[in-house]
Amino acid sequence: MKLLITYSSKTGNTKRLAEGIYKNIQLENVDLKAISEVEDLNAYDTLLVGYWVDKGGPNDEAAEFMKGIEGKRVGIFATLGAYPDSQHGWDSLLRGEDLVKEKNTILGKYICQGAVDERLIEVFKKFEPGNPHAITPEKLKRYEIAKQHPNEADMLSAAIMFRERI
Ligand SMILES: Cc1cc2nc3c(=O)[nH]c(=O)nc-3n(C[C@H](O)[C@H](O)[C@H](O)COP(=O)(O)O)c2cc1C
Repeated sequence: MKLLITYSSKTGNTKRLAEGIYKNIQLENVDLKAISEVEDLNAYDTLLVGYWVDKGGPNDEAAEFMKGIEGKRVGIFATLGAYPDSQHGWDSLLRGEDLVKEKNTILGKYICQGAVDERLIEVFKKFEPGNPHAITPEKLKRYEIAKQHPNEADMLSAAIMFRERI
């Protein structure tokens, strides 16, 4: 077994989750690389692929990469601003799984929150009340909670789940 943990990350959350999985998975023959650094998948039979949720699914770089994976054992991990146990969280993971499930064996999937870019929150604050993107007290609370993730517990949970299935 040779494992590649690879990820796409805009503001660092998914990168930190990937690094945490790498640190905690306690397996041999594991490489960690950003998707942009991956040149050849032939050396690997197992992949853990991470993305950040953009518009309810994998970000573009990760989606392109995932569409090209064939004949591997694949685990999926992701970070998002919404709550991971929401319908949106679940749908965001399923949209990632859909990109790889036909041509690969799915090992499992994991999603947790990640701090939302402050610049995006500032944009949301400019929307008028009633606009679907407008800020509400509930959303501000969710962004505050998101700031605490991914944390050590998230990283450990993901690593243990994948380790058991690899
Ligand atoms: C342009 C943009 C679009 C986003 N879209 C969503 C979304 O559709 N759903 C969601 O839950 N979070 C969304 N988020 C929040 C990110 O998925 C979240 O903060 C994630 O942890 C960022 O990961 P990164 O630091 O690895 O880039 C969005 C963030 C940005 C900047």
